[in-house]
Amino acid sequence: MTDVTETVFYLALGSNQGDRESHLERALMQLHAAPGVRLVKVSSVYETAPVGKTDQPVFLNMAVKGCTVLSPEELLDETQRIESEGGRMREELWGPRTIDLDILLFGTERKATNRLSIPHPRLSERAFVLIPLAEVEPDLTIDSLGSISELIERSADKDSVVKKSVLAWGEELRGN
Ligand SMILES: Nc1ncnc2c1ncn2[C@@H]1O[C@H](COP(=O)(O)OP(=O)(O)OP(=O)(O)O)[C@@H](O)[C@H]1O
Ligand SMILES: Nc1nc2c(c(=O)[nH]1)N=C(CO)CN2
Repeated sequence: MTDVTETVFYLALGSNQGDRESHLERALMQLHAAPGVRLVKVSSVYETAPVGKTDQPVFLNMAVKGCTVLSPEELLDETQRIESEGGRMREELWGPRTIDLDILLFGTERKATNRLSIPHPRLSERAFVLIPLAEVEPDLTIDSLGSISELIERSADKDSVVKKSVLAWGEELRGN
């Protein structure tokens, strides 16, 4: 039997256009169905005020933990395919989107190429990413950046991240 090593990864998901919960749910199902990818744990859904470009609708955000035999670039191929199939248009930096999937962490990988930076460059400053991530991995420490609870404490948007709901689809993965 071939020994296939899996790597743990964490993704952030966001939506602020159309039926936001359906976009998140569909993306989760597609991720779970992607060859070589399995989801291990999903967070609740949080309603969050837009950061960066503030004159746009409020977001729903969540985070997932998964395992994969894919490389980081192959995982990005999958997340970008899911974004395209979810009707995502790449129109405006930080602008509204039906579905956005960002790779936050991928094992111990550190890289910064034109196509992919890991850890995600803005991970440590965004409460809309950190608070859902802390729900799936409360004891996470992000290299030199610090513990996830310290990062949340320092983040400017922590008071505008409000737990809203739990997706029916992810329920069975929540207690893992
Ligand atoms: N860790 C990563 N996860 C996802 N995309 C990444 C990552 N690192 C670099 N990218 C690149 O970033 C590009 C732009 O991504 P995207 O349009 O989702 O940005 P954004 O969501 O508007 O902004 P932000 O990156 O601040 O969340 C993608 O085409 C992708 O190649
Ligand atoms: N609250 C919130 N703000 C954002 C988000 C997001 O997902 N949630 N995504 C952005 C670009 O990735 C820019 N600003």
